[in-house]
Parts: sequence; C-alpha cells; structure tokens
Amino acid sequence: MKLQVAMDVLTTEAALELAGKVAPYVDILELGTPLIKSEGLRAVTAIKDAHPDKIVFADLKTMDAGELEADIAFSAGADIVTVLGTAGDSTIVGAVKAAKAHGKSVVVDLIGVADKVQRAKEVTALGAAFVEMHAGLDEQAEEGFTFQTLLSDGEAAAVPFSVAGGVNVSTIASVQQAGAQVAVAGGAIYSADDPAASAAALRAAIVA
Ligand SMILES: O=C(CO)[C@H](O)[C@H](O)COP(=O)(O)O
Repeated sequence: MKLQVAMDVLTTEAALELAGKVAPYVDILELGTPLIKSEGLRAVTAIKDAHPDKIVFADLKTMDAGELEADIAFSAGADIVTVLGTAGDSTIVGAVKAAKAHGKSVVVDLIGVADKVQRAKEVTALGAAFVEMHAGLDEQAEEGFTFQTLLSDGEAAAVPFSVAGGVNVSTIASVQQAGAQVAVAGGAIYSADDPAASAAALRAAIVA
C-alpha cells in the first residue's frame, strides 16, 4: 500500500517545506484543493520540480470541464488529478481523455456520493485509475460519522481504491487490511509537531 500526504497548507512555500520534510516517507505528494485555489497550478510545478521522483497529485476536485482542467494540471506537472464522482460521466470521460494524452491518471473522489459502491464501479469502467473513498473535513466533523464505512465501501466496490479522511497512525492498519491501494493522510502529518516523525510512523505501520 502506498502512502499519500495531503498537503492542506495555503502557500507554495509551506508546501515545499512540508514536502521537504516528509518526502522520504511517502510515495505521493498531494497538493490539497485549498492550496491549488490559493496558489494556482504554479504550486504543482514547484512541487514536481523539487520532487521529480515522487508522484504528484493535484486535488482539483473537478466538477465540469474535465478535459480542460485535467490537461492544464498535467501540463503543469501533475501525475494524478481528481474529478468528483458527483460530476457527470462526460466530465470524467473528458479528464480520462486528457490523462491518456499525457500518459497520466485520473482518480475519482467519491466525497458526497450517497452510493459510493455503485459509483465506484461506474467510474472505474469509465477509466478512473482508482477511486477515493473520502470523507471530507466537514463530514468528519458531523455527528454519526464513522471511518469504518469508507473501508467497507472500498471492500464492497471491489475496484482499486484509496481512503482519505481520518487516516492516522491508529487507523492506517485497518485501511491496509481493507485492501486499499493508497492511504491518504493530511492532518495527521501536517498538523503534527514533527511532520517527518508522523510520516515515518505511518510508513512504519504499513506492512510491506
Ligand atoms: O481532501 C481533503 C478535504 O477535502 C483532505 O485533504 C483529506 O480529507 C485529508 O483528510 P485528513 O486531514 O483527515 O487526513
């Protein structure tokens, strides 16, 4: 299982500093949606230039203009972009078309999708490399939220998936046991007093 850090920071400088600390322990460097909205795709280029050996993930959360948005992010250096599962099929197909043209990948983020299992199957058939079983920051704060649902949905969908939203050193083993290809950790790393130590602990919890 790969480890992805979600860099939900607001400046390119902060992202470069964080990536510099945690890169030895992670496989995928994610530029979070707030970072891309704040800094634009220049931040993607800066991270790829600094870490050409890492997979760079641009969390665009595209909802429309799939081909165009994916194309500009791949041109800026992204290896993976996200499209929302709530988008129409034509938006996902457009992003997949851009990915094929660049030799890159699309991940479909299932945040806010009521039936994640069904949509995961549909978007995989449309060409998504994998789906993200994702509970956003707001959903995590809602009463009744259970992390376990993300895992059971991933298992039930039986397609390649990542898990995002509440991954930490206590939960990462369950993510791997559920069969996820990627565990995404944001706050558990960037909010830690020592992000490198936190990333190292998450890496150590993954069974090779
Ligand atoms: O994409 C996101 C929010 O939309 C976050 O990056 C993702 O949910 C990570 O969450 P956490 O900080 O709980 O690990």
